[in-house]
Amino acid sequence: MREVVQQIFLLTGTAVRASPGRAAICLLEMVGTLITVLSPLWLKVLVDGAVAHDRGAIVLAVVALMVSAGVAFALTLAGNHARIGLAERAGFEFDRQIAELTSRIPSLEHQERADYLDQLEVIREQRSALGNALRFLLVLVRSMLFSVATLVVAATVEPRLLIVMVAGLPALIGTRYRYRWKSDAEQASAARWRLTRHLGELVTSASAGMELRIFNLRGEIRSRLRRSVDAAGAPYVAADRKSALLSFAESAFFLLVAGLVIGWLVLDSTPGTVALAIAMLAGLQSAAVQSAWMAAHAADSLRTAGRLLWLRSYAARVAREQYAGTLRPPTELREGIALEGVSFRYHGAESSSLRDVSLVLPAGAVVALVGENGAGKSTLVKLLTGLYRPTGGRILVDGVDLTEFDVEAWRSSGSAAFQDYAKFEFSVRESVGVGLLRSFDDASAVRTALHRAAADELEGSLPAGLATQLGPTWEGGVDLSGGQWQKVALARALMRQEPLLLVFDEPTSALDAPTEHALFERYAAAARAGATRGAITLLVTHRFSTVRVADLILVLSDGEVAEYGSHEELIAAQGHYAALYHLQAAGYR
Ligand SMILES: Nc1ncnc2c1ncn2[C@@H]1O[C@H](COP(=O)(O)OP(=O)(O)OP(=O)(O)O)[C@@H](O)[C@H]1O
Repeated sequence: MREVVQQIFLLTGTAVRASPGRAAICLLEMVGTLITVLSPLWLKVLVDGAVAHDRGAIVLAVVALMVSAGVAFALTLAGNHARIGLAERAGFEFDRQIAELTSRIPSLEHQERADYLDQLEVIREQRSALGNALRFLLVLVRSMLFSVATLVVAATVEPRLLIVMVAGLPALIGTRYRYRWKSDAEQASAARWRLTRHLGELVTSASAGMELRIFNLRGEIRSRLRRSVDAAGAPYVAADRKSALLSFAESAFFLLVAGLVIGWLVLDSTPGTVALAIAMLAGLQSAAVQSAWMAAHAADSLRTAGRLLWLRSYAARVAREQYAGTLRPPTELREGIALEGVSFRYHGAESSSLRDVSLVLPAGAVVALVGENGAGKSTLVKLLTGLYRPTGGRILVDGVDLTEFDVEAWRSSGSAAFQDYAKFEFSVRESVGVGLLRSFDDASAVRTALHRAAADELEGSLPAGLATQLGPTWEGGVDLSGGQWQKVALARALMRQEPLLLVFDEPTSALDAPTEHALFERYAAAARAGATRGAITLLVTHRFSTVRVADLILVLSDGEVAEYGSHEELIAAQGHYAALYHLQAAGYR
């Protein structure tokens, strides 16, 4: 119950904040249209007046009926307009909240964990229910108030009409079942909708388009898409079918009881009372249908609000439990970064991706991180950049636990470039400039970063230089080659001139080996020149020609440290590294 109250507060509070004026008009409409509750009473006065030839009663009843219909009509018109505007504004506000909450969470877990992704998928799918929530709730309350008021009016005239209340009970009880069926269907469909969206992106995206054509996969993906849509819709169809059957049974019961009550009234009541009973029952019936509809929609909104509240509390929990640090990171490193028994296991994974890793990345060092695919290199990078917290052990920066630092400040003090870089489809200047927001618009800083990424020629090769829009789907936009996109991402990372921890997680895989080697040699030289601040450079690469530029080489194997030392030491040790090095060297000969 507490949760439902919180959900209602979230929905109504957000809608009222999004557009207070429109929310007030909607409320006025709801209260105003309640005057139509009295219509059956005026009808009774009219019929009894006509039977008794009472002209005064007839005029009074006709005027009252016209006034209440006119007021209700005017309010409904104003309300319709306000509701559409309110739904739009509240919808934007919820979209903003969802985007902000998702992007504010410092960890990556919610974007990689299947069950969290399913929750986010349902929120995304159902978010239109959030914008319309106030409308659903208001109409639901109005229909219920209308039903209660109708019964009160009727009871004052003819107590036997209260028996009709009994007829509404099954519908009330059925609402619980309908809610549960729909909620289960949403949960069961979430992963299937995600798959559908993924397949939809495959058939529409240009990058997948090449392989779909080369491998003649378009028919296969289309038929998977059809199956996936059917599978995703199936739980909803089943839930709707059960709900429809239940509604049919409820309506049949209502009509049966209502028919019996009217039959009883016909035996011993005035024509006016019978007219009142029929009008009231018709009103009740339509209020019941409307209530059922609105209850279903309001339930959708409440469930989605519940998921949004879950996202809020998840974000707060992550911030509280994993990212509560407030310390400013040091401006220079004296000792370096020490890993003490660091382990990490992804949620739901059968084994750990890192196991008991203990070593020191000394201040001022250039460290290369090598290992086979799946050895745990990127996972280690995620831990060092604070994207995940170790599930065991700790990471110390000059003796201070990494979790003690304010995570945003820690990330601002470093920089990173990844193999799976983001393609910011902005102008070239912005796409690079976002690496350092305060120099976002500084063309000369962007040119320096491009120079450091060995991409000086890029500006001259583009139609509008740094102002060129990236992304061929935008007006005047151009696409870049894989290597050029990587250089833009690299330049972005190099906007920060003196990062304390500079991570290159295979950001140059699209470049040829000599270019990568030359680049890293340059960074290593720059890092050594600036080593007075103790900055650490971490290079993740599969190319052993690049590895040689590092002071220290860390070899990971199946999540564990296999070897750690200088190139000369590891060659002399004749171990894993030496074997891989000689193998690649032989390949280049
Ligand atoms: N988000 C994730 N959820 C579950 N398991 C993951 C996730 N990311 C990586 N793993 C698993 O963790 C292990 C280490 O992966 P990681 O990406 O760190 O390897 P890597 O050394 O960087 O590999 P590569 O050289 O191919 O980039 C792998 O077994 C991988 O399947």
